[in-house]
Amino acid sequence: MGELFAREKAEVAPGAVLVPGWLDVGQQVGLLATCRAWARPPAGMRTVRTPGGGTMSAKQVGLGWHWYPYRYARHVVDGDGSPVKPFPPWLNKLATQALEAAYGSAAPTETYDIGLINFYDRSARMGMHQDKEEASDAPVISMSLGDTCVFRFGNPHSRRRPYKDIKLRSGDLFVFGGPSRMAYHGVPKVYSGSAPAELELDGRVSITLRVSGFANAGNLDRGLPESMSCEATG
Ligand SMILES: O=C(O)CCC(=O)C(=O)O
Ligand SMILES: [Fe+2]
Repeated sequence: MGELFAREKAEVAPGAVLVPGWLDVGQQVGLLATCRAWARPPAGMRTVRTPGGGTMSAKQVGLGWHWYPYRYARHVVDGDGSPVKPFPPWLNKLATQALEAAYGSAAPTETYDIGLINFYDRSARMGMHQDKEEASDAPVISMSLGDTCVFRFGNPHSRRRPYKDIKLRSGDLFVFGGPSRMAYHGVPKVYSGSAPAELELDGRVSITLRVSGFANAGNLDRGLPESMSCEATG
């Protein structure tokens, strides 16, 4: 759909860059089909339970490492117990392209190895939080598919103001690194029915890519008691 005023690339905060319309509709349709395959069991999309007894309204599936409140594992330890689906090498290439699009020539130094896919129905939200279970300060890369949302991007110190509310639409890329890597962020609203028709999606899907920095990951499955194996904290 044409825009009266083209949305432009913008630095929302130092190190946090929005690249509107980074993925064309064909790429969005392709990525969404892949997300649908990732969502299938085993190690499929699940409802995340928080230690306080609540549930997250956005449903999740992980790639490479399984995130659950508030650490990573190699298996879906809070679900069907299956090994997490692999993080495909082509996603690391996409991460490299995303960093180039956001930051220009800055060459990525680390290999991306975590994918987190969130599905939001019309009433789902995500509260303000930091992505802090990783052991790397490499930028977090996020891509949006489907319905437009309000993405609240704050500061590294508290979940309160100052923050900026930006709209993320299908195909948008948002990267936060450097001084913004630990900024609080959340999704207070999804605009139901706003997805491009080609996606045939009622809701919003986000794909976030991260670097684990778990350099000793190879050791985790060795020499640890069974109850502790396959787990890592950032
Ligand atoms: O859905 C989004 O855009 C944000 C997801 C997010 O913050 C997360 O998975 O940690
Ligand atoms: Fe996050």
